[in-house]
Amino acid sequence: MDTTAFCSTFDPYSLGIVDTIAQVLLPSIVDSSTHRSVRAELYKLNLYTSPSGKFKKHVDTPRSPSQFGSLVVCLPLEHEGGQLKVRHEGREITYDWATSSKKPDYATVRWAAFYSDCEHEILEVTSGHRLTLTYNLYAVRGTGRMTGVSQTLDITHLPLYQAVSTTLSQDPFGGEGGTLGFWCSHAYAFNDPIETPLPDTLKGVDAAIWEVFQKLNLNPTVSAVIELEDEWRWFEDWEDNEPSESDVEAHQLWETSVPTKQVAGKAFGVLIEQYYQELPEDQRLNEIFTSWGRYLDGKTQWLTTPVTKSELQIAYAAYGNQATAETIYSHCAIIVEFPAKGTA
Ligand SMILES: O=C(O)CCC(=O)C(=O)O
Ligand SMILES: [Fe+2]
Repeated sequence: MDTTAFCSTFDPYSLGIVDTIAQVLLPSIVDSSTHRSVRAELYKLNLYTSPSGKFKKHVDTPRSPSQFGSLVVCLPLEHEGGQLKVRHEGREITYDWATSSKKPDYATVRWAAFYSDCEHEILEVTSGHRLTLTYNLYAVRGTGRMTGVSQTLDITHLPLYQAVSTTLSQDPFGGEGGTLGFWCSHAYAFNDPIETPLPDTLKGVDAAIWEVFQKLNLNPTVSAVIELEDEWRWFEDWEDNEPSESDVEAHQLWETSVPTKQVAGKAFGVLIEQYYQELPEDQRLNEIFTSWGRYLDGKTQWLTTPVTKSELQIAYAAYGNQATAETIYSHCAIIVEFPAKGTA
């Protein structure tokens, strides 16, 4: 049920729920440049009734790039079943809020908050009614409407800080300089050209890595990165459908003519290109890649592998004897450049 059809005086701010979410899901770091806070916006009222009330597994669609999560509040109403299961990267947590009016803690409100990219589902309600309010959670600047004193986290106390600091003190690039990359482990709606709340909305380990790099004065940047290996894989699938000889040649040329396999964008936003004359594909793509971003150093060291779904990055159409239209996807990554010794 949409918010136009009901009203509620339930206030997650005054109950400290929003404050808790801010501290756990978007912790503030001492001295951080990303002073972020949480705004919760009532989204829907859901009623699940036995015998068949359930919500099959899904991922909530962010309403804007600054939405980082969802809050589910379960109001006290007698029911059984209807467990909420939340999953991320193979881990699963079950929230079982079944209750009965005979229980001493019946009048208790239960809640769960999770990052937007966590898959979740509601199992079948086996008796009674399960009533929930859902809120969209947005990252906002400043202290927001926090009720308590914010607990700040000293990043230098994290084992991650110690590990990264020790590794980097041994100069992984042997004085020659190089690029260090971290593919984000959470998904972000990062490709909006106007609303670009990253790094403020970085989640979990992504936020921790960002803060560690910041603390070590490494000037990290968050970028959309095209992983050209992905494009080759896509092409391999395509080969099953037997592309024409000229398509195969064009792709082979493309593969040998790009200087490296990763291109980092200069700005966020989907790029739409049109070509009216038929340039060879490798030249066309090189032109697009160099105007949209820059090729990353071939020796770039990656700390992770891309796990999140990629976002549409470049769509291009070429007109001519043989019209083509293609799309290229990117992932969100945190990048640090190390200057060569003596040039810093
Ligand atoms: O009612 C719930 O527990 C969750 C509802 C939900 O996942 C949604 O509205 O997207
Ligand atoms: Fe949901």
